[in-house]
Amino acid sequence: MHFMQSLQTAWTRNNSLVCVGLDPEPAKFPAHLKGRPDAVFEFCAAIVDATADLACSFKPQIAHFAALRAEEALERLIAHIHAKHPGVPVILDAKRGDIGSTAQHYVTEAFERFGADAVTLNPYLGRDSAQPFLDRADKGVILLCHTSNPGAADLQDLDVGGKPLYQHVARLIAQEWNTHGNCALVTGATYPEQLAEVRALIGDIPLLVPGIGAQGGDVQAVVRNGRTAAGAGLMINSSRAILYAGSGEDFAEAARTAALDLRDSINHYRAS
Ligand SMILES: O=c1ccn([C@@H]2O[C@H](COP(=O)(O)O)[C@@H](O)[C@H]2O)c(=O)[nH]1
Repeated sequence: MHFMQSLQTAWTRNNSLVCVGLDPEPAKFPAHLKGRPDAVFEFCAAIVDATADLACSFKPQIAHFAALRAEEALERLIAHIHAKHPGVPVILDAKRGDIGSTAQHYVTEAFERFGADAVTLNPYLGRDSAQPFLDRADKGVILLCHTSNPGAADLQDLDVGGKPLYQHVARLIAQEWNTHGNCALVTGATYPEQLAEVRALIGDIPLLVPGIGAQGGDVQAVVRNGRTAAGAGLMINSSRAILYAGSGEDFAEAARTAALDLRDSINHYRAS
């Protein structure tokens, strides 16, 4: 199924705008998993199985796996999600961006090697760097627009012809790059005013919103400023606050409770 169809289905079926982030950090794993040879896969698969019915998507961050030489575990994890929880799309958070010939290899990496349904991209190199991804109409292309980190304003808020750069990015992608309807944008939860500005510029294009939980973003402001008229259009990501909600043998149950609380909180504000 195409990414956008899977996302739409998962939003509805699971009544959820929660994107569960998969950022393994072995130092934070529960004691019974530490030192096990396949701990990264076992930890992440347990989180996935405990939260799949509460999520609209999963978002593994590739650096968390690559730094551990655990790319093979990531391949198996994504295959596990597709096999056990079909219909919940997987976003590979890789923030790729390079000249076209190299970008083609990143396409193969994300969609053939890892089997992801969508990938995050940095649009800074321009249209030709994104084109090999945009051409994959069946896959989601999620471009950084206004990120959640403290330094986001250094470049993204620069005045370019009377408008901040991130607004040019939003307009360009919505009006010119999204010819196959497979684009989404990243807008951080920690900048709710910019989130509202982006939503006003892009219509119903989905937004991936990191920055809830560990980074302190406000759920109510995100939902109020980012939802579409239909009350959806958001993939609100939480990684550490779900993954490490517990530290004992019941870590997956604790993660489920954290994901459930976030889903219910989001839905409370969706309805109001
Ligand atoms: O602007 C951005 C873009 C991506 N991220 C990624 O999202 C998660 C956030 O993790 P938390 O533990 O929920 O803070 C992480 O993988 C980042 O690399 C982001 O935070 N901001």
